[in-house]
Amino acid sequence: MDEYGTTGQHREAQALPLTAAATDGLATPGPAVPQFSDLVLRSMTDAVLCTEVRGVVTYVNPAAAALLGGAPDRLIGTDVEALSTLLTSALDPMIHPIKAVLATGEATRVPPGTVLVRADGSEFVIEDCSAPVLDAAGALVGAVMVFHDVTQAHQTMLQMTYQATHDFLTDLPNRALLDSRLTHELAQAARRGAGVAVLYLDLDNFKQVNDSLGHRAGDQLLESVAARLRECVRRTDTVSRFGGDEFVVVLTLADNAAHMAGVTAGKILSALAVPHQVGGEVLHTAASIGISVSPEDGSDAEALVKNADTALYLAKAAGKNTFRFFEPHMNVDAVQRQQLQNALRAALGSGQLALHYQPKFDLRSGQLTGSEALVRWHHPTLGHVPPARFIAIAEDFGLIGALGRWVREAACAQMVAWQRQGRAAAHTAVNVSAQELHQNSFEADLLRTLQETGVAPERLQLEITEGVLLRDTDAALAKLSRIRDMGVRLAIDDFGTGYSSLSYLRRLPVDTIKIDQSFIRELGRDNDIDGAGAVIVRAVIGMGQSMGRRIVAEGVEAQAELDFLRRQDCDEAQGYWFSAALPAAEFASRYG
Ligand SMILES: Nc1nc2c(ncn2[C@@H]2O[C@@H]3COP(=O)(O)O[C@H]4[C@@H](O)[C@H](n5cnc6c(=O)[nH]c(N)nc65)O[C@@H]4COP(=O)(O)O[C@H]3[C@H]2O)c(=O)[nH]1
Repeated sequence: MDEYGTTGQHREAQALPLTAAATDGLATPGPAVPQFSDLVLRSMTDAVLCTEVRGVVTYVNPAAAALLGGAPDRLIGTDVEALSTLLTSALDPMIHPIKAVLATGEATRVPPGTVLVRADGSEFVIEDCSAPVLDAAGALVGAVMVFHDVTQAHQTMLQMTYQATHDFLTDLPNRALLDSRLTHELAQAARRGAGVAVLYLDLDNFKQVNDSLGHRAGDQLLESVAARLRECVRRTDTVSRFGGDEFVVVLTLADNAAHMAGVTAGKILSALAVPHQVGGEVLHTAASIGISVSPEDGSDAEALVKNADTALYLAKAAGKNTFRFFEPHMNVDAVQRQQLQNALRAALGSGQLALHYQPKFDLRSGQLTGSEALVRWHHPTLGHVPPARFIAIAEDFGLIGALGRWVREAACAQMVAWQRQGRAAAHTAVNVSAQELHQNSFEADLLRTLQETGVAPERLQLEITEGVLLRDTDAALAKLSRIRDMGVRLAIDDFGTGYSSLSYLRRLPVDTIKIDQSFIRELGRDNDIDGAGAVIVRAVIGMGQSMGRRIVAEGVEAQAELDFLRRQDCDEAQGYWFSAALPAAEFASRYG
């Protein structure tokens, strides 16, 4: 026997016809050819191992000896199973391929990821094909195994698979892996009669963190959220990140699935409410969660995720920092919202939008002081869509920036047109939504509109709802001060609904306070001067004027309301009593 175990016994085995392992000279007996085969076998990087019919090793080439970790003479004559164990990719023991070939007489290949554990315990991932060896009469006399080490390639493949299925920032499974795990969980749960819950979570103030503190802080907040989510669920549940500030959690629940999903959602909201340490700062965050539960809300991954997303929208609409379960009627709403969003996107560039102007009057002189521009959308098939509906859609779907810009440009262009027609240079007020004001580009956009249209800044007024100002106070105040410094006038809209304190009001760089129309409504037609509405209206007028602000009452509908406001020395008013908002041409012909 030489160093590689090429004994006479082996030469005998080589001389046997091989049906599947090779087609070279090994199959052909003759003195010159085995020598050539031997040369080939010795120089091959593939490992080759032959056994006789019971599985005792009769030949190993140098590559096989190296891979199995032993001198060939120690390997020859040993049962093949004593040299190594083979495990599946899940690391379960599997039948040795040589033994499988000898049992069935059929050639075989091991599945990808098969691990070969050699006698000293070291492991390799191998690719292998094994085939029977037959004698001239076709009888099974042994088996041959050709295999090689693919550990490196396998690890690269595993790494690539990991990267393709995990979020790089939080290391959580991504959408693709969540889909596949959810599909798997649903199949398992259906067999056991268990439920699967999908929790779709979205942070309520993430954009503000990103905008005000930068992306690095945003990333750290997401990492902190991911860690808290992991702590709230069992190891068998899946927490995934869908991108941005959206996370999806899959819970497998034995019984009372909906109840348990609600309990977990509550736990998550409490965990996320604990302040996060981000860089040197303490950040507060809250989340909204939509929940769907199988089988009631869907039996496949796509339906459950979609329905949880729909419920999430409802949770956000309910005031955020809360959770909502999916209900079938929600779908109709979601579809309508989606359609409206598409239609609004198209409307922005197609002339379906218009501004109507509601006049405002000085209550002492009766003179027109200006107008409030209110956006109108007439859709060819949907008809008139109320602004309260489509502005919320624009905010939710990221269209509010474009819509607000359009409104300001149209209002400024109209002021220029009226001025050219020789009309009085009254001011025009436009509404600014919370989200617009928080956008980084807001100030630059505003300045550009003023410069491009040539409108004097003092003629434009921005109406900002009180609630918007209360949130994110310092940043909002600084931004408003800069806008005020440009010369643009500012008004607090819907005043009285946001619980502003007096000292806060004093800090606000606004010229005008608009009393919310709900208080005007409460004045009552009977002019109850001691009613709640009257008390508030009197207080706002007195307080506002003492701070040098101009007070405008909105939503005046009745003579009695107007009389009361005049008696309280309110500065200005607008409302249906004077006129509803009118198309530009009509406004000009009435008040020009
Ligand atoms: N009951 C009653 N209502 C009166 C009376 N006088 C005026 N109104 C209505 O009250 C709303 C006043 O506007 P808002 O408080 O800023 O409330 C506005 C504002 O928050 C928003 N909005 C309208 N246009 C725009 C816009 O261009 N941009 C933004 N961001 N929001 C807008 O939509 C809301 C609703 O707008 P509209 O439907 O046009 O409704 C307008 C107006 O038509 C009255 O005497 N009685």
